[in-house]
Parts: sequence; C-alpha cells; structure tokens
Amino acid sequence: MPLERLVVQNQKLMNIEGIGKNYRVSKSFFGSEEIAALDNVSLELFMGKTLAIVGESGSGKTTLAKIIMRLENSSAGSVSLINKAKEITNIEQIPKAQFYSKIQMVFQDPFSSLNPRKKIWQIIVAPLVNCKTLTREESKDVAAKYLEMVGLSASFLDCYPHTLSGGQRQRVGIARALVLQPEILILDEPLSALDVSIQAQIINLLLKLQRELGLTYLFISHDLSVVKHFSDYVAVLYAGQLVEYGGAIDVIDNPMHPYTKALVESSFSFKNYRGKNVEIRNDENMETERHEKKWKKQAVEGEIEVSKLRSSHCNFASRCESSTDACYQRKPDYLEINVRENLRERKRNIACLHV
Ligand SMILES: Nc1ncnc2c1ncn2[C@@H]1O[C@H](COP(=O)(O)OP(=O)(O)OP(=O)(O)O)[C@@H](O)[C@H]1O
Repeated sequence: MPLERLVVQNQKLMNIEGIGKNYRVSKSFFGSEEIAALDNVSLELFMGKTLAIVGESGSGKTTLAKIIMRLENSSAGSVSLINKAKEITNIEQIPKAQFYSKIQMVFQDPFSSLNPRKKIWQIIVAPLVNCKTLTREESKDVAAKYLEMVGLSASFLDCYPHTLSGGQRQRVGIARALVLQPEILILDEPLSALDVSIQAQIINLLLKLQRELGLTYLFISHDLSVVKHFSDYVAVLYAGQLVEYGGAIDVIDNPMHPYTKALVESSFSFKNYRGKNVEIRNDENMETERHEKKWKKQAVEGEIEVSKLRSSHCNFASRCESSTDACYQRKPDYLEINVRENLRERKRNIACLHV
C-alpha cells in the first residue's frame, strides 16, 4: 500500500538554484537569436507543502517543470534533491529509475496524456515495469488499490481511456503518478482542461492525498483563486525571471511587484460583463460557489516579451505603469524584504527597483 509519510516541518526536499534555459529561435527568414526562457531562477520545495508557479503564457513555467523532470537540460544552474540526512544530490547524478521513484508529474491534458491503446490497469502499473515483475493478476490488484485511492472503482480496470470523462482520466493520471510512491508531484496545470465543478473535485482529491501521503507539490497554474487556497507558497514568473515570491495568501492578498498586482487584478476583477465567476474554497467540505456577477477579465496591458539573453533591464518595464528610466538602465536585484502581514513579520522576495 502507498507510503504514509511523516511530514517533517521545514524539511527541504529540493533546491532549484540559478536555473537558466536558453533557446535558439528563428527571428526572420535568415536569422535566429537566442532567448532566455528562464533566467537565474532559484526556488525551494519543502516537505508536505505546495509551491505554486504562476505567470502568463510564455513566462517559463513548463520549461522549469521539464528541467526538474529531466526532460530538458538547463543552460545554467542546478536542481538538487535533499534526503532525510540532509545530503544534497544533483538530480543529474541520481540514476533515472531512482529519480522517478521520488518525483512524478501529472500532465495538463488528461485526454492526450494516457495511451489510448492501453487499458486503465496497464496505464496505472506502467511505471512499475522497470522495478517489479508482476503477474497480470498482481498488476490488476495494484491498479485497483490506486484507483480506489483516487476515488474510482475497480470497474474501470479493463476500460480504455476514451470511455472515461476528463475528470476520471485526470484521476487515472494521478493514480499512475502515485504508483511509484513518489515524494514530490509536479502538477502542470492539472485543472485547465476540466470543467469548473470537476476542478473542485480534483483539488479536493489532491489535498486529501497530500494530507494522507505527506506529498509535496509543485503546482503550475494560471488560476490565482485556486493557487491562493491550494498552495502554501507562490512564485511569480515574468518572461523567465522570478519577480515575486512569498506565502500564497500574503502575495495574492497583498501583491507588491507591479506585475503581480496586474496579474491579481486580471484574475479577480469583475466589470462590464454579465457572466459567471466561480470561487473555489478550501474548507472542510470544499464547495464550489457560483456567483452571478458582472465581470470581465482585465488582461495585463500589452504582451509578454521574450527575454533576450543577458538583458540588462527589467523585463516588465515596457508594460509597467510605474516604470522609470532607471528600470531600463539596470536589472533589479532579487531582494528579500520583511513585510508586516496580519500583525506578523513575513519574508517576501521581490525584483523591482520601486519596492
Ligand atoms: N523547444 C523550444 N524551442 C524554442 N523556444 C521554446 C521552446 N520551448 C519553450 N520555448 C519558449 O520559451 C518561453 C517559455 O515557454 P514555456 O512553455 O515554458 O512557458 P509557459 O509559462 O509554460 O507557457 P504556457 O502557460 O502557455 O504553457 C516561450 O517564449 C516559448 O516560446
């Protein structure tokens, strides 16, 4: 049965240090240029906690997830895992089978991430083939246990993915990610392809699994209302650079970087449009509340610009209402500051000359 892990408070599990990733992209018919999809990104994962990565499309979230999962090589920096004895090992030095028993990924699209030719039980036990020899019956028993963990009955074992709904498929994707009993799950926008009411069920499931198994999540999302209630910490990426980091509720309730402010505004503003807003609450019986409201998503003005290699100014300056000449003359340092939130001192990291 799956491991129930004792969560050690403040136990660091992963160090992401100075990660950079450059891509060569074609610029015109004849030429190409290198862009920095990620530039000097440093983060940490703590046991039993959720770190959310937010930012507009093109900010580098998936690139970071791919580097952590060793699906891409970084151009700079390193990712390390830290064990209980606090030994730090660069992930490149960990044999792949051992590495993927510690860290697994749940993908954005439950429709394309499951092999359509395999039955559900085969999909769930597929990651085990390198480490265990199981008979067909043993495999089905294992798959049934993991199906039950994700709230599906054994009647799905012999089904093919196309016969399942999106929410059911995402549950199968989660079961497959859990079968090697990992400590860390990378959740790459696991809700974005799902209906809002199904999103709430999947969030509840992920929260329950985290409580029961002591899992650590790196959660990539566009949806700040979900991030606020689902995550402990949030890191805001803009054009490959980390611009703000802190407690999820603190950052979203009191954003300090101009980009985070614009992002929060765009997520929570209700104007000029008669539609539906859905708030997801993280209470005991998480409910989905629908409010008929007049609202319109206020997009952040302008478009994200890809970061040029060795850019020497703030990437957000051209879209920032508070930018001054200084923002175009040098890159802001990424500084740790103390912020007083709800009568307590909290740490916040921000890269802005004006904060
Ligand atoms: N294989 C690649 N070759 C060239 N450029 C790439 C490649 N993969 C990503 N990029 C570029 O890197 C930048 C970051 O992309 P990435 O997919 O990580 O962003 P994202 O924040 O995950 O976006 P989304 O939310 O749309 O998934 C973008 O400018 C993208 O065009």
